[in-house]
Amino acid sequence: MKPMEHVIEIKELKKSFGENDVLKGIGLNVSRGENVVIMGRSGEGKSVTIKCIAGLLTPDSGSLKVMGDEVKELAEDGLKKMRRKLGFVFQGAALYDSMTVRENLAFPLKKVLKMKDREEIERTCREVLEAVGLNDTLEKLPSELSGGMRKRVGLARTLIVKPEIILYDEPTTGLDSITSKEISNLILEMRKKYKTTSVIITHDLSCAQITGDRILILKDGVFAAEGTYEELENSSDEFVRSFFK
Ligand SMILES: Nc1ncnc2c1ncn2[C@@H]1O[C@H](COP(=O)(O)OP(=O)(O)OP(=O)(O)O)[C@@H](O)[C@H]1O
Repeated sequence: MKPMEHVIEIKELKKSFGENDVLKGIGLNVSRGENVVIMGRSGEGKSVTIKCIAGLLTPDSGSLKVMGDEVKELAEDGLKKMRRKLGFVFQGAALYDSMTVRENLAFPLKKVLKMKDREEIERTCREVLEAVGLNDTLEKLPSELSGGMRKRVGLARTLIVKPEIILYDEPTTGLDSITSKEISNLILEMRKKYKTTSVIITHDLSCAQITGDRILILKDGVFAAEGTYEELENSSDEFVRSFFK
């Protein structure tokens, strides 16, 4: 494997909704194993960017390659294969409320990986729960868990199918600062353990600092700044610095 292989390559990507030009030609390369954080004011198009990467939105023009494949050229089958390599962690952990933690975790195993063996399913559920630091919650319903625990289960459910790329949309929103730091550290640990590449949208400075190898700031439809947390925090551009106060 080439050390600097780009698992995501975006060039001149544009996306509008009617008159609303949201992405005006963004470019981004993400290397295998890298954690890239996207920041920006509300409504700048951060979610639109990762939805394009995930193939949930179709860009109007430009190039978007995931694992070397130009997404717009993929037929239904290729798109399905690509989506299996991608995982999402959405804002509200998006668990099925009427299902226990075990059922929530078993669901993608059965549906996506077509796993049938009950013992293998049980073992895999237990392994991934242990990886996110949650033992003894298999029988619980999401409503019986704290917000931080639900986020962990949400992460476990994404990790269970072993995606190569994980897209996080505000993984720490709504958590107190200690729990938020725990989740950010967990994102780092999971990269080590599962060797994932991540794109993380966050407004949370500690999350950006802990998880981001590189941070990009989306402004007026393009990436206006890029660098490490420390570089951007000390930027000569006042707008860029204003994110880090
Ligand atoms: N499916 C859609 N149809 C029409 N407009 C959309 C759609 N999705 C997003 N938009 C518009 O695109 C713009 C960017 O939205 P997006 O959700 O990407 O912002 P964001 O940067 O993620 O904001 P936030 O930080 O508040 O989550 C907004 O003006 C939004 O109204």
